[in-house]
Amino acid sequence: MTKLSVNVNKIATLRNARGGDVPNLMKMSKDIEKFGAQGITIHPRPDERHIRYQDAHDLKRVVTTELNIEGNPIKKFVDLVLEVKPEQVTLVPDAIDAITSNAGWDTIKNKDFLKEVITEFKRNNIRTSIFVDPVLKMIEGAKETGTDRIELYTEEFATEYDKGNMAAVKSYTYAAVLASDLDIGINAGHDLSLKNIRFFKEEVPNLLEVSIGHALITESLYMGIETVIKSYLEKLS
Ligand SMILES: CC(=O)[C@@H](O)[C@H](O)COP(=O)(O)O
Ligand SMILES: NCC(=O)COP(=O)(O)O
Repeated sequence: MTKLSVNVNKIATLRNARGGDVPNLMKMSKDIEKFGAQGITIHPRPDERHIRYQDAHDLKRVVTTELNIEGNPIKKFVDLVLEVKPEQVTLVPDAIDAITSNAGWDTIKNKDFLKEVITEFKRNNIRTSIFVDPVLKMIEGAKETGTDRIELYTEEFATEYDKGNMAAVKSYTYAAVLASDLDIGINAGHDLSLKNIRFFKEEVPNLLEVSIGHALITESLYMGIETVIKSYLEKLS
């Protein structure tokens, strides 16, 4: 079985737009778990434009499945994760001003750095995952860092799938086979959606977890908007 961890960044984006507490991130995260999701993912960025560092502390108190915190392991982030102690940390090499994550780690160039950070998280009983492109030498490099898992960066797959290029999944299949041979657990995420998730799951062996946010929240708007408009019309009639 592949677990679904819902990324709630976009719920925080909506909340922050008005400066108040609507929608309430804690309530929505608890409801998301109640509806069956097996994890909650957050990606606090240094400017706190969506998830705030305080949200990580608050979520740790309410999440009963697994909390996965993603981010670039700058000191502020490492300190936060060590304080909160989520079940999983996912290291992502994103630039401070990145709109969203846009690359996987070069696990060869960053081997010593990753090894050091991963050792510290594992010493604190936090499972580690590192964001990587589906490139075999990067998977081999990941093994050298001692990480428990990798998260395959799926944006390219999603873009190509939309164009009808199904073969784009092949590099992910090969990466997953190699990771399994090396005894590394496999997660995946970025731009996965209701359109592409079944195919990806069928083609990529031993997929332990997917984290999905942007598409899932957008799909929720579409799949829920009819009910909400009808409720308004009923109250206004
Ligand atoms: C690590 C990753 O793949 C990202 O998708 C990220 O978690 C999303 O971050 P934003 O919500 O800031 O785009
Ligand atoms: N790790 C990927 C993630 O949490 C969500 O990415 P996206 O679905 O918002 O693209």
